[in-house]
Amino acid sequence: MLQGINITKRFGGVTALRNVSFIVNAGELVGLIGPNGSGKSTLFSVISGFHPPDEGAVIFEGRTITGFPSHAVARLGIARTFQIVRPFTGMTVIENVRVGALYGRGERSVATADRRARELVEFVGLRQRADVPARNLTLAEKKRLEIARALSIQPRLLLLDEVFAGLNPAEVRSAIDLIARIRREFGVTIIMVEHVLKALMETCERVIVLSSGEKIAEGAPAEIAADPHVVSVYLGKAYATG
Ligand SMILES: Nc1ncnc2c1ncn2[C@@H]1O[C@H](COP(=O)(O)OP(=O)(O)OP(=O)(O)O)[C@@H](O)[C@H]1O
Repeated sequence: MLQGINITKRFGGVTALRNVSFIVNAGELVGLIGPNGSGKSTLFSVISGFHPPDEGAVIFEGRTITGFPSHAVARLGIARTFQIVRPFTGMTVIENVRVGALYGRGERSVATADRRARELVEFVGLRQRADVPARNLTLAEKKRLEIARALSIQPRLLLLDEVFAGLNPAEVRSAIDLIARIRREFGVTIIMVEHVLKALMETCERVIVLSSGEKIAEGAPAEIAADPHVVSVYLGKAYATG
């Protein structure tokens, strides 16, 4: 479904990604991990068209989308959430999701977009909060809103950036359940960046590890957890600090 070929991205003197190649198959849930600053968010930005790569290519469902602007990538069916959630804070929950439904691949009529937005708000568990301004939501609720907004464009590929960060254990558990329901009911392929490794390891089928902008490992969670290189650059420290 998605292929990255030799992707390099520089910001001034910083090489955020160096020659990164990967494949994601339809229906997979792939985790993307690595220390702070290893290039995970940058890779999401390159895939979703927020930053064109300096070198390399992104291929989505057989089409080269390298350098496409983010709205074009969204229309093709790739949605992303952001590590720092960014709803329209003055708009209510339902209004935020309706914008995505109108803007995305599908709905052209306001009535259909509204129906779709209400279904999604219900799906992510925010029905009671539908008419609350986004700025008044808790962090866990904002993350759910972010997911509903991403789903509102009817993506086939969903990029989730740290949806567990800052949540308490009960909220993480319920976010894991939500992701499982998203896969079941929407059949979307998911790539997720995560520092909450325990949750990631039990959710993903395959994990890609970045370190200093390079892909250093890739495999099943158990293989990754046992990889000495990964443990030395990341896992030892991450597990030690929880
Ligand atoms: N817009 C930007 N302008 C300049 N430098 C950037 C920009 N975005 C990222 N970088 C740099 O690129 C490198 C990779 O950053 P990135 O945010 O992709 O890492 P990350 O793995 O997502 O980190 P974290 O786990 O802390 O979110 C870092 O050195 C960062 O400072």
